[in-house]
Amino acid sequence: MTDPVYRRVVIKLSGEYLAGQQGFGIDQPTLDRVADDLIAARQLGTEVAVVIGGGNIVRGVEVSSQGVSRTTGDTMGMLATMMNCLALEATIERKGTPARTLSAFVMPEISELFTRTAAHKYLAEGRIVLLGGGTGNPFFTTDTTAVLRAAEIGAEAVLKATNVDGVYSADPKKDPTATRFDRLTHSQAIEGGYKVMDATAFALARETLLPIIVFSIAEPGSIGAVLRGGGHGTVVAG
Ligand SMILES: Nc1ncnc2c1ncn2[C@@H]1O[C@H](COP(=O)(O)OP(=O)(O)OP(=O)(O)O)[C@@H](O)[C@H]1O
Ligand SMILES: O=c1ccn([C@@H]2O[C@H](COP(=O)(O)O)[C@@H](O)[C@H]2O)c(=O)[nH]1
Repeated sequence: MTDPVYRRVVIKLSGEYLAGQQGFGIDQPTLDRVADDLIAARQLGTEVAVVIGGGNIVRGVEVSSQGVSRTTGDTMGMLATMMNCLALEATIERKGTPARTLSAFVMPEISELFTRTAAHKYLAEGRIVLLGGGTGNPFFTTDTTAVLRAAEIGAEAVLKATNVDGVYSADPKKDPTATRFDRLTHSQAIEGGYKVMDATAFALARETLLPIIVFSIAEPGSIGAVLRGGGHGTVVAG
């Protein structure tokens, strides 16, 4: 089997995907399948940290349009990512692989606070480390969180495991004529305004020289394929 090309990565896992066919919340069979992929990826030898989105439960912008403030909505969204982390942690551990959730918020009864030291310690122990609570600040996204945490913990790449198999010239779910890019620079991704990730995430990745690989999580084994330097997706890099 080919060795992995990365020593340490942050995987941005789509929250939305975890809802499965039910469209909301956590579909346990979907979570089980994703957990299997993450465990197989860890077994390749790469240190794996995971940031999960919250789109299967709450997005701040959406709830704030219905009557709560944006900051409250965003806080709800960040707490939603914690719920996803706890569900994934329990699922990974049930399968016999150690995991650990670290939170951006102080919530000692539930999770240890994220620090670089704690993340390094648990990664070195071979655990899959789940990073919950976003950045801990409103007005950001978990895409930006993934890039931020990757820079903080010295990861070599951000793997965006999502509902689409790369960055397209337009949203492929809305425009059937959209074409997929194999490769883009960070600047091209920002200037193109491609909504698969927010511009803040691309800008921070450009500044911190972090490659981002956008690919579909729907394909079993896709994480491992990307870790071995292959797979089907878009590479956003220098
Ligand atoms: N130019 C584009 N190329 C690819 N996907 C795009 C583009 N523009 C918009 N999208 C949409 O972006 C979505 C993926 O990003 P989004 O942040 O919505 O999901 P996610 O990160 O997977 O979910 P979550 O926020 O729950 O983690 C795709 O489902 C796709 O429809
Ligand atoms: O740093 C952050 C990260 C996230 N949020 C809020 O959480 C939701 C869910 O995250 P997604 O990236 O959209 O999946 C997001 O919509 C924000 O409301 C945040 O405020 N700060």
